[in-house]
Amino acid sequence: MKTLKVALLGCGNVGAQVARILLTDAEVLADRAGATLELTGIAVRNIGAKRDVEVPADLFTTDAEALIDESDIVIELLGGMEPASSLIRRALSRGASVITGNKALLAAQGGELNALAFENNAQLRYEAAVAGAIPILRPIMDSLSGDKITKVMGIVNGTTNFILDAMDSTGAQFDDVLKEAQDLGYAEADPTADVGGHDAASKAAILASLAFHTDFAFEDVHCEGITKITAADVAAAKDAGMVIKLLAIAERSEAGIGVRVHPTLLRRTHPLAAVHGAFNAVFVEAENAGELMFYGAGAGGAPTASAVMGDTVAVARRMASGGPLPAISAQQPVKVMDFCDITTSYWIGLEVNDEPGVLASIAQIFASNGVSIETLRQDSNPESNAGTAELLLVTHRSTEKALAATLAAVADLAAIKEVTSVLRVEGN
Ligand SMILES: NC(=O)C1=CN([C@@H]2O[C@H](COP(=O)(O)OP(=O)(O)OC[C@H]3O[C@@H](n4cnc5c(N)ncnc54)[C@H](O)[C@@H]3O)[C@@H](O)[C@H]2O)C=CC1
Ligand SMILES: N[C@@H](CC=O)C(=O)O
Ligand code: NA
Repeated sequence: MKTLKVALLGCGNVGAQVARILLTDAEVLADRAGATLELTGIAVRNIGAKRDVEVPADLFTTDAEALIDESDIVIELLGGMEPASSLIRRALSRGASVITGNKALLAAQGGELNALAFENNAQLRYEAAVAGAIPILRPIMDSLSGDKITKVMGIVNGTTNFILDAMDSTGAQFDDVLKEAQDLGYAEADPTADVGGHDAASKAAILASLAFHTDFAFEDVHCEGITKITAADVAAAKDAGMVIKLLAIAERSEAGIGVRVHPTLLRRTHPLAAVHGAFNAVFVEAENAGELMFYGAGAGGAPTASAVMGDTVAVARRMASGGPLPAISAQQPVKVMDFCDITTSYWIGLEVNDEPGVLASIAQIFASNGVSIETLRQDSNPESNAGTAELLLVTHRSTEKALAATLAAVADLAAIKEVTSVLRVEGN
């Protein structure tokens, strides 16, 4: 049986689990791949550091370049731009195949890296980069290649789902839950990538590129994180039978393709509302397949290592059997939609003076901007805030542009004390 030399770069949350699987499941992997996968070395920063798994000490090296130069397959699990980008380029340029979970790098340089792999008859795979263990990229690239995808919408960041879910179910404070997500190995090295929505935006760019056969970059994604979501927002949503989730949405319409990440209100009956903890789920809508949903562990060392190993076996199978690389589908030019043309429903909270005519003036502004109100609820405030009331409006679908004009005019009304929240609503 052929032996393929495997270099592992990084031995953190995911890398350590990949090392464990390569070492303990070697026989099974060889059967599946049709080749022996020999872990020849693990590039780390500090050889003596304490690890989560037991690995023979002689596998560790600080010389990643030398390791790559002796390898057939390189698994990059360092994270970040550099040296990950240079090391992946080095491997691909010498014809070695690369598996990575580095969504930030792929969202910045995916087009170039895919082209480099193709030029060198090498394979580049990254199932782990989006929604951890969930098989989502291969189904989009292979299983749905005979269909036309119209929308991809999902929970693709485990850390923020873990935080929002805990805030919803236990009323927990944001900071305490973030610390727990970090301890469990879900969060990025710098967790602002999670809570700021950037990790989800990188994944959205990768999903949109594959779903729409084009090349979306991180900058093409409108991105809002969850840092402004308060316990009061979560409680108000709960009171209205809804839940707040950070969604990544890529949608094709006549105006182009819009890709966005933002906190979104969902009715509790929506399937994505039932995604708890660090789990992820992705909805795909295609012209012929209709609606599909993919669900599972989106973060964590072992689940993510499962996706890495799936790619490794797939890459090794082709290396063992030979044969040309499958052609990549032609990249389509794409019109990226301006965010102001995106259409969705909105939930708007207003604190107003409780006096005659206020509702009429608000309704007049919504009507003159073409934004139709679906539901309206008014609650008088307690005595401590006497003379004021809380209004909660949910609109029918309208554009961001129309909504922004409406809100600007509403905020100017003398009777409006504060616009307390504006959230987008999906799944009506
Ligand atoms: N943790 C998770 O749930 C998931 C992680 N990923 C991605 O997988 C990759 C790895 O993630 P984690 O294992 O969680 O990160 P981590 O921070 O736990 O591990 C990265 C390891 O690489 C090492 N490293 C960094 N730069 C190095 C260098 N120049 N030379 C040698 N070692 C270096 C670090 O010391 C650390 O041990 C990242 O790209 C991440 O975005 C993808 C999906 C899920
Ligand atoms: N930090 C990420 C890890 C997986 O991609 C997350 O929380 O989902
Ligand atoms: Na995945």
